[in-house]
Amino acid sequence: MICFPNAKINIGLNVLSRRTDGYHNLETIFYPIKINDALEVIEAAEMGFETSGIPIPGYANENLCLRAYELMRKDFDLPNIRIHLHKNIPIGAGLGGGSSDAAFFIKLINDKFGLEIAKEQMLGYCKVLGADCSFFIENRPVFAQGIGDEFEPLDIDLSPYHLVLVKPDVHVSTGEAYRGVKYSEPVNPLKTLVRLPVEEWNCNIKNDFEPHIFNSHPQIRLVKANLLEAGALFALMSGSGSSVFGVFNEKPDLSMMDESCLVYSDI
Ligand SMILES: C[C@@](CO)(OP(=O)(O)O)[C@H](O)COP(=O)(O)OP(=O)(O)OC[C@H]1O[C@@H](n2ccc(N)nc2=O)[C@H](O)[C@@H]1O
Ligand SMILES: Nc1ncnc2c1ncn2[C@@H]1O[C@H](COP(=O)(O)OP(=O)(O)O)[C@@H](O)[C@H]1O
Repeated sequence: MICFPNAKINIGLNVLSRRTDGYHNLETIFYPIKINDALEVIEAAEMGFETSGIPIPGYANENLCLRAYELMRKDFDLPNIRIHLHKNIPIGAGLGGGSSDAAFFIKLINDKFGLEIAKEQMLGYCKVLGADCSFFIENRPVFAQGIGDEFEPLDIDLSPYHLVLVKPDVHVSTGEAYRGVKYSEPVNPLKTLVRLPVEEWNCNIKNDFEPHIFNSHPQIRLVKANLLEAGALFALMSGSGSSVFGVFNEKPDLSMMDESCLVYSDI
C-alpha cells in the first residue's frame, strides 16, 4: 500500500512563551501544500527500511516512520514490514516533512491492517513523535496553539493565488530556530490578522523566527526580498526555515533567484 505525505507551510508564527518542559507555546496557521513524499509498506519476512530521493540526515533506525511502528507495535500485534520512503520534501526547510511521513505512516498502517484506530489514539502517537506531527492526521488548514498541537479548523483557501516556495541551499534545524527566538505576546492575534485581505498580510503577519534566522543565514533574507520584488502580495519564511513562500496574483518571473535555490510553483 502506498501514500503520498505532503508538506505544510506556516502562515504566520508567533512564539508566545517558553514552557517549563523546554518547549514553547506558539500560535500559527498550518496550511497543507502540494509537495509530496511517497511512502510504501509491504508485508515481509523481516523488517526493512529503505529510502531514495533526497538523503535523510541521521540514522535510518531513528526515522520517524520506524519510531511510529515501534509505538504501534506496543498496542497491536503487527507483522514485519518493508518500508520504502521516497524523499522529495526538502529537509530542514520548515515544511514538516518528517512529521508528515510519520502521520501518514500511522494512517497507512491503520488502513493496511484494518486496525480501526480512533483519531484520538493516532493523535496520541503523533504527540510522542513531534510537535507538528498531529496536524497531518486531518491535514487541513488550521489555527494551531499550544506547542503546535491544539487545532481549530480555519476556513482559508489560497487556491485562487499562485503559491510559490523557494528553498535556498541552507539547512535550519528546529532546535536552532527555537534557541535564538525572542518571544512575546502579539498585539493582534493571528486569528484576527488572517482575516485581512492578503495584500495587507505583509505589514501584519510575521514569523518570529525570521529576525535571527535571517541574521545567521542572509541567503534566506535575500530569497524573501526576491519574492517581494517579483510581485508577491505576501512572502514569509515557513516555520523554522529555510524555505520561504510567496503568494502571487499571477505566475511570477523568478529568474533572479540564485541557481542554488529550489523553486516549487503552484503548490
Ligand atoms: C517550528 C515548527 C513550526 O511549525 O515546525 P518546522 O518549521 O520545524 O517544521 C514546529 O514548531 C516544530 O515542530 P517539530 O519539528 O514537530 O518539533 P519537535 O521535533 O517536537 O521538537 C524539536 C525541538 O524544537 C523545540 N520546540 C518544538 C516545538 C515547540 N512548540 N517548542 C519548541 O521549543 C524543542 O527544543 C524540541 O526539542
Ligand atoms: N521521514 C523523515 N523525513 C525527514 N526527516 C526525518 C525523517 N525522520 C526523521 N527525520 C529527521 O528529522 C529532521 C527534521 O526533518 P524535517 O521534518 O524534514 O524538517 P523540518 O523540521 O524543517 O520540517 C531531519 O534532519 C532528520 O534527521
